[in-house]
Amino acid sequence: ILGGYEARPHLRPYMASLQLDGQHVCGGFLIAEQWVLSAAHCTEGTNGKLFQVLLGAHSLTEPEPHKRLYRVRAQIAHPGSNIHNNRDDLLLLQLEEKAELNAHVKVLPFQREDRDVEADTLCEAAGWGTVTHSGRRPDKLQQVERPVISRELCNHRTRHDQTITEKMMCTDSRKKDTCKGDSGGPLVCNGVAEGVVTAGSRVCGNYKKPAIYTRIAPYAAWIDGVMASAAG
Ligand SMILES: CC(C)CC(=O)Nc1cccc(-c2cccc(CN)c2)c1
Repeated sequence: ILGGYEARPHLRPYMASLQLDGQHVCGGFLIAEQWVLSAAHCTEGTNGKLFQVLLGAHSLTEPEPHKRLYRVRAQIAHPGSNIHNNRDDLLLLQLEEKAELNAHVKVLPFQREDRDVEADTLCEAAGWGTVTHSGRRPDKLQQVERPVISRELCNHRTRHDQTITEKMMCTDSRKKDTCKGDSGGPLVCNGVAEGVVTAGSRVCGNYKKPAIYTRIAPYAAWIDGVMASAAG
């Protein structure tokens, strides 16, 4: 997160850190006791290795009560996702077992009504992604508040030039922005997850390249279907 600040510990008990060999790679969030939603592009370069999912954390390194690393039973990328564009950039992770829910580990509801969030709505993104242009990684969860911008503005020739589909949304990226390692985290508007951070043009903090999110509502049926079909 660029231009943000340290989150109040455990005020976002749905936040997940997707890790490989103890290293934070991407964000994610708990959508059900045994399911985390993240971004498919986070699997880039992992050549099929499964993530481990850290729940209940504020610091990535310090011991904290209720902080726990879960193994992943299955990772399901949306069939339409690919590395060439940001389309269908969703990843479902089934945990090896149901997460133990408590004050520090909670499910975040996602939007099921397929209607655009109004431009200028203030939403929040959080993550352990880089906090400087030079790529410094934080130990503690960061957050930033960003206004939604219209798809029309986001699709302008000087911005993302007609690549933003009706299954994506954008927020202003002037100075304050999501960045590398924040992918997969939720965009929370009025307490509901409306989007999932995607990498877009992989630049951060440049107002000409607004932040892009996969809208969740259009994928509610896919998410429900995967969770139902894998139910133990
Ligand atoms: C395997 C993945 C971690 C590879 C990857 O995502 N790289 C990467 C590099 C630079 C910026 C970003 C990035 C992410 C989220 C939002 C934004 C822009 N708001 C940029 C993402």
